[in-house]
Formats: sequence, structure tokens, C-alpha cells
Amino acid sequence: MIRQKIVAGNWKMNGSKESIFSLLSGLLEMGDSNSEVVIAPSFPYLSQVNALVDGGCLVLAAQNISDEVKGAYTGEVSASMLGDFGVKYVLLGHSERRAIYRETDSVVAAKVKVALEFGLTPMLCIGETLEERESNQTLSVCERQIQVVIDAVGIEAFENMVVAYEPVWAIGTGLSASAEQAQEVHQSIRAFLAKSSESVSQKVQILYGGSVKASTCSALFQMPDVDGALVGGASLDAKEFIAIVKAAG
Ligand SMILES: O=C(CO)COP(=O)(O)O
Repeated sequence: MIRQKIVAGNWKMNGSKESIFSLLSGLLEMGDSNSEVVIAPSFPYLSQVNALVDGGCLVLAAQNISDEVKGAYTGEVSASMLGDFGVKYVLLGHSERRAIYRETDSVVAAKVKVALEFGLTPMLCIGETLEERESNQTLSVCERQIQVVIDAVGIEAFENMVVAYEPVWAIGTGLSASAEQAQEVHQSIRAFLAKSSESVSQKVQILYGGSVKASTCSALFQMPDVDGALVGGASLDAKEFIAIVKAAG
């Protein structure tokens, strides 16, 4: 099964009107790519970015949504609001949300459900901490994080989702998983999904995230179960991000 690669830039809580304008100007030089190229700015900039990329080669993602649909939830942003700004994807279950904002597996699953209801494509982030890896719990953690979502939305919903394997120990540390380590986990994630549906497991794109850099990503993209990358720090530099997109082919 040929799966299109996705290269997504998670800008996290970075940027200003000015810096985003110049980053985007650089990115818009990229031209066509065989991969789908996605960028995830913070909420206030979605409108600005949507206007600049409209109809172009960049696809918009948001970094979070509320698990509620609408109403008295001060400070929250709903899935339907994001649809108004041309957002296609939403990052859910990022380890920073799980660890810093105490999002549990069930909150993540509730957000996935709302995202799907409103036509957004969840990028479900999963991954183990260093402690969990060292105690051989990598797969059990990833499987638990996925199973909760399968229980909430069903396996067929994964046809409209992307999974991002982001080992927590590799995020922002400069310590990327090796291509072989990533492949091993991606293959196991696909095998786990196959237990519920072989055909869905073959379709789901599984991205790797964690210190992805232009200089090291080529080996990663050669791996049969690595369908792209979710890039943090390196996505804030247009040249570096474009080099990663080119390496994905
Ligand atoms: O968290 C990440 C993407 O969501 C990865 O971040 P870094 O690429 O900065 O390690």
C-alpha cells in the first residue's frame, strides 16, 4: 500500500505577526511536493496564515481543540471554529498537553471524537517517556493510548486520522530516535491496529516526531512504516523545513 507522506510543522507557542509573515514567505517558495505539507500555528495566527496560504501547497493544522462543542467554556476553542479558518488537521494528545496540562487518555479520546464530528482530521500523538522505554513499556504505552481512542470512536474512524509517534525523550532534546528504532515502533503500532482492522492499519499514515532535522531525516523516510514527520523546532526555520519536505520526496 502506497501512503502519501505528510510533513507537518508544529510551531508550538512561537511566533509573532512579523516572524510568521517572514517564515511563511520562505515556505511559500517551496513549490510543489509529493508530500502533504502541513503547518500548525497558534490559534491567533490561523486567520493570517489561512489568508496567505489559501489555495497554495500548505495545509493548516491547529494545535488543540476543546472537548466540548460550544457554550460556557471560557478560554476554549471549538472544532467548528477551526473549520471557519480552513483548518484540516488538529494535533491531539501531544505529550506537552498530556504532561503539562494533564490531559488524560479519555480527554484525548473525547477531543478526537469532537474533531471527527466536525470534519477535522486528528493527528493523534502517542509515545513513551524515557522511563517507560527503559522499563520496556514502549509498546504497551502506545497501545494503551491508541486503544482508548479505538474504544471511543471505533477502528474505522482511523481511516480519517493520522497517528504521530513522538517518543517523549526525543522531543526538543536533540536526541532523535534512530530510523531503526522508529521503524520498529511504527511497525508494531500498525500491527496493533491490524488486530482491529487489517485494511485500516494499511491506510493509516504514521508520522515520526522528536528532534527531526534535515541532516538526519533521510534515513527515517526510507523506513517502510514511517509515513512522514511531525517537526517541532526545525519547522520554525523555512530552509530547514523545506529541506525536510524535500527529503520526504
Ligand atoms: O513535539 C514535536 C512535534 O510535535 C517535536 O518537537 P522537536 O522537533 O522540537 O523535538
